[in-house]
Amino acid sequence: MKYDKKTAKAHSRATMKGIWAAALMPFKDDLSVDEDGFRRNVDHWIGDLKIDGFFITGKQGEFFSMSLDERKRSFELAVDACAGRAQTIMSCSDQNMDVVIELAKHAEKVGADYIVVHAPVLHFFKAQDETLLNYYRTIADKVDIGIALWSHPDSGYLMSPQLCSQLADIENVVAIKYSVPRPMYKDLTRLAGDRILVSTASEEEWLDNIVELGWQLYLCSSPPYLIQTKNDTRMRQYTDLAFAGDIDKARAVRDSLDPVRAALKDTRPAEKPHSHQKYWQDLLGQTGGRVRPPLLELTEEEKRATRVAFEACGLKIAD
Ligand SMILES: N[C@@H](CC=O)C(=O)O
Repeated sequence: MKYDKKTAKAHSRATMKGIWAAALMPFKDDLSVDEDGFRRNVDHWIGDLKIDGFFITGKQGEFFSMSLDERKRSFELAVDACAGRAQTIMSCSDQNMDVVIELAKHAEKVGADYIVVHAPVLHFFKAQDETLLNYYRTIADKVDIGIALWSHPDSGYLMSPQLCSQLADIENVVAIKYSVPRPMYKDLTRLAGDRILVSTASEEEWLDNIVELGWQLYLCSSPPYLIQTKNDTRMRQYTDLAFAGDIDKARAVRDSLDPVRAALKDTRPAEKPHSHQKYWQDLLGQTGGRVRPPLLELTEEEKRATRVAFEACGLKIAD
């Protein structure tokens, strides 16, 4: 690690910037991890798309269908593939806190930049805040690496801005992906923006969050590599324009991506986000690959509809 526990917050503020994407994990036909495909994707994502950092083996990366050994191996693979050209944030989320801690220690050992720990599913509705404070404090106590929180509806509840502000006091809690309605993340930015980097999932809101909330970091999911190509880096462009203060131009570039967003959204079966995104990757020339059961693959008809929308969406593929 390039920092210690005491300097984790300062280090993250100085270096955790720009566009971070959540890597999908490609699986081969026999459902083993496609390490070569993953490396090719990472090379393209960094070299051509200039993505600044990656979530590894999180929800997008299908952590829930990977063994502990595979998850550990994926951290090593990601550090090696990024080779210092982009930063890594390893997903250590699990319902079992011992597993979270074991993964966190492994991430630290193999040279990850940060870890993310999702808010867990709680099987009761009493003293939730106290439980979550205890949960994150216990994990943070065991490692020095900077921790990002992720609160999102899958947990069955959303952490309140007041709770997140308390969690922001933990020495090595450095960031949060706060997948909540805008008023909530605006509140948290006001309450704790000096102690924690606040971000949210929505790509549509990213530009406004730079301009209106002064955000420096976008903890995204897959859009950075699904709505951009080597010859069409409009997301990177509008981000850089906004950081440079050229807001009108940034808005025009952002809005020009609306047909691409619509093509992706309108063809995605609600129950098949992973296989749909992986098929879109295949269309882009990246390595998408299979999903692991119980996730569902696209039908031939769903693929056809996606292909038609992809070809008409205006994303520039060739030189
Ligand atoms: N979208 C990410 C968010 C982080 O934890 C993921 O795929 O897990």
